[in-house]
Amino acid sequence: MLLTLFESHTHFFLSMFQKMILTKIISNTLSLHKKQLIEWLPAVRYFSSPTNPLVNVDVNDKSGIAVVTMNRKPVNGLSLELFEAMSKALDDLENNRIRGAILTSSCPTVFSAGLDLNELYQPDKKRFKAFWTTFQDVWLKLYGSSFPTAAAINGHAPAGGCFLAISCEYRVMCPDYKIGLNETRLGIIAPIFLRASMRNTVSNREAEKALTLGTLYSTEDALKIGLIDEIAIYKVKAIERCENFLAQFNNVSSIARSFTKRSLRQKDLEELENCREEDFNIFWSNLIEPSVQKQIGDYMQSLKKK
Ligand SMILES: CCCCCCCCCCC/C=C/C(=O)SCCNC(=O)CCNC(=O)[C@H](O)C(C)(C)COP(=O)(O)OP(=O)(O)OC[C@H]1O[C@@H](n2cnc3c(N)ncnc32)[C@H](O)[C@@H]1OP(=O)(O)O
Repeated sequence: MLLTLFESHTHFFLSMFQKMILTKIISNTLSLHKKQLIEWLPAVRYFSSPTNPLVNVDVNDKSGIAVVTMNRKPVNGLSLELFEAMSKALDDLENNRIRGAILTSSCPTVFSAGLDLNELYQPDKKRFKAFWTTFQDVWLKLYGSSFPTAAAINGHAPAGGCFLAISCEYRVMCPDYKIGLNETRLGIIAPIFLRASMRNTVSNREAEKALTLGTLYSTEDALKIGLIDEIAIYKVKAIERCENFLAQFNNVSSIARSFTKRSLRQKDLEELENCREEDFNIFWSNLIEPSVQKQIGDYMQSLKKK
């Protein structure tokens, strides 16, 4: 932009040749000092976010790492309001140049039970559209974040819960819980962005098996297929391991790291960005199928009876 401004303002006064020389000098100076300039910008611009009861953000002043805690009891069902709070928290983190984020849950035995089934059952189109669009936003912001991310999975993480975890770059899970993408077992088809996160985490073959069978893995089995990276006995330990993972980036140029991450994930992000409306339409038309509604209704009943 600087160069464009410079070029437009000097248009009348300088010869083509003079302009070329000056443009080259400015461009060289800028690229030489880009790294220093960016590292000179206040590296610590951490914030205490206005508390949202659904998503608590706690930034450590020293490390610059934010712990983002989902807090929608009893099971962190992903409702429109929870997605809105997450979307806002991710914007705040992005704007405040934090050094990393750890996603976790305040529910003692559940990371997240996935999409709130009340959003899927007998849905109102206007609300569902807002819900789905915010769901897409959260994925685009989390999967495409410029800062590194990790999930401290301190409880069960079925479906949308697993989706949040695999949108992060690293996962530490506590023992004796279940994680996986069980959508097909509910008669619903995993959306493209969820499939992308899964393929980015486990091998293509494991992703295909996991998604088509709708398998929920134990913590130990999840480690075997690479769905998680480590096991930690308690939540506090899981957060500690995530911090250790994020601390490794202290010795890596943040620009080089975030550009590399972005370029590796770019194709997946663009795939959704280019078809958000179509993605909504496909899900909406399938969701309102009477057979799908019946399946979701029966499933909700079975959870309540339990
Ligand atoms: C063909 C295309 C169709 C398009 C459809 C669009 C959708 C696309 C899909 C996108 C991908 C994501 C999908 C999802 O996330 S669907 C949600 C799937 N979630 C699950 O299957 C998990 C269900 N829950 C459980 O298995 C257990 O609750 C859990 C293991 C998480 C915890 O067990 P626990 O014993 O601790 O707790 P309870 O089961 O007693 O539950 C406590 C209360 O919470 C209610 N509950 C649980 N899960 C949900 C949920 N997902 N949504 C809403 N409510 C939930 C449960 O009923 C209990 O309520 P009560 O206290 O009132 O009994």
